[in-house]
Amino acid sequence: MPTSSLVLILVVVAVVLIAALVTGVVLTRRRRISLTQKEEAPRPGGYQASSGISLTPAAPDATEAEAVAVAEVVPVEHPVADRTEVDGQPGVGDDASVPRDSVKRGFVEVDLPVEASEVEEIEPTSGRLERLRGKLSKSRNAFGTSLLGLLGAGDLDEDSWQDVEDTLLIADLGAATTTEIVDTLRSKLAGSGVRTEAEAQTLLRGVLIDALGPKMDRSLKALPHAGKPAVLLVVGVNGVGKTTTTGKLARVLVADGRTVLLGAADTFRAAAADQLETWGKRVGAETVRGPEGGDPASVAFESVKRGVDAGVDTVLIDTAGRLHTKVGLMDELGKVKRVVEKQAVVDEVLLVLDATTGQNGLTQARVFAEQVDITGIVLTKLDGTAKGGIVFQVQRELGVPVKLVGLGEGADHLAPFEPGAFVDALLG
Ligand SMILES: Nc1nc2c(ncn2[C@@H]2O[C@H](COP(=O)(O)OP(=O)(O)OP(=O)(O)O)[C@@H](O)[C@H]2O)c(=O)[nH]1
Repeated sequence: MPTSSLVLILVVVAVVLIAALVTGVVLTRRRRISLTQKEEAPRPGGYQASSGISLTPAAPDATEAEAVAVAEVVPVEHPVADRTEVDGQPGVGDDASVPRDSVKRGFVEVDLPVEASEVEEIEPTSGRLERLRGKLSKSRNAFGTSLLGLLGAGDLDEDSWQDVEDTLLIADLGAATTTEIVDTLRSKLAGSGVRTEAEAQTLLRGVLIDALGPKMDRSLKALPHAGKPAVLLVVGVNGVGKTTTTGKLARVLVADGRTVLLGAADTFRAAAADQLETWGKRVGAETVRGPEGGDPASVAFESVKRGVDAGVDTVLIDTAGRLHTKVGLMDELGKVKRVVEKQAVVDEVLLVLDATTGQNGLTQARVFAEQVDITGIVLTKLDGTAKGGIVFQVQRELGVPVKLVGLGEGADHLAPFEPGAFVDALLG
């Protein structure tokens, strides 16, 4: 082989070797792990999941907080004697047994989750009166059907007008409302040419709705304000349906996304507190109760205090069923209200009346109205009576709107009172 060829081969081999050496050095540098400290983002109070859900721990009490804080700052000592290595350097398996840089985790007591209560599904509140209109069938038969029959017959003689009047009185509309409605009907029918039942229905519908004060404010003042819960007192005599109404009302509020606390201020009947507590459990609401025979005002006070502390939206207080003849008990209702007012505004005093008791219910209403400012009426058991006309009379007597009606024993058989829907149910 000529010398020039040998030199050329040696040069090529040298170039290849140099190239391989340079590439090796570069790759080794690139693969080296960078051990610079990663800048930690400031940590918020709790763990931030990437989805943006903030999972914060419940605030521990003072002792637990101190224990956790101490556990986190005291470095763990690992005496040389305990170490698997002898020269202060890491040994095989050392990290696996006692991580050198870890902090010792203390024992922290945590609350066990509260036993899951079976919170029920609640029927939507809108359109309830329409859905429950069948429950007013007794009143419809006695009131709507016969009235429409009379008016649709055409020109009415005096006897027919007397029948219209009797029908209204039997349905419990009361003398004053009956006279007013008959007078209005007579003047509107005169010369109006009403000949059919459908025409009579349209006319009657308008007159009845007008008599129900459609412009009255029937909203329930049950939302929190000024950082405090709304407070509602539920009052009425024994057995009218106060506890049931309070329970049904809690469901209405919970269905609307509100948090509710129930106060069992009916300390005269032990079963009333149990009954209320059961209603509460069904919607996941707490019930504050006192000893049997205890001071109702004190339970009411505690309920509102607890409601304020717990930050609930609404406190519903079920008061004792008291007889209006027992003056002492009526005084106590005033005391309940005054005591509650030391902590929060009483937003509503709802008087519960049993629609089946007729004139007696009205007498009760007058006595209650004298004692406390009633802001709304709940007329219960309208499903069990043909005397739905009591709604007209009660409102007229007290000048207070009927805000809710009870239409059955079912948990969701409480409907907002709407004059139009109510009249349609009576006439439809
Ligand atoms: N049919 C029907 N029954 C109702 C209605 N509201 C309540 N009731 C029933 O009336 C009865 C008495 O109801 P309660 O809620 O215990 O009455 P209360 O006023 O709290 O009675 P006290 O605690 O004794 O003062 C119960 O059987 C209820 O189921 C309603 O709208 N319709």
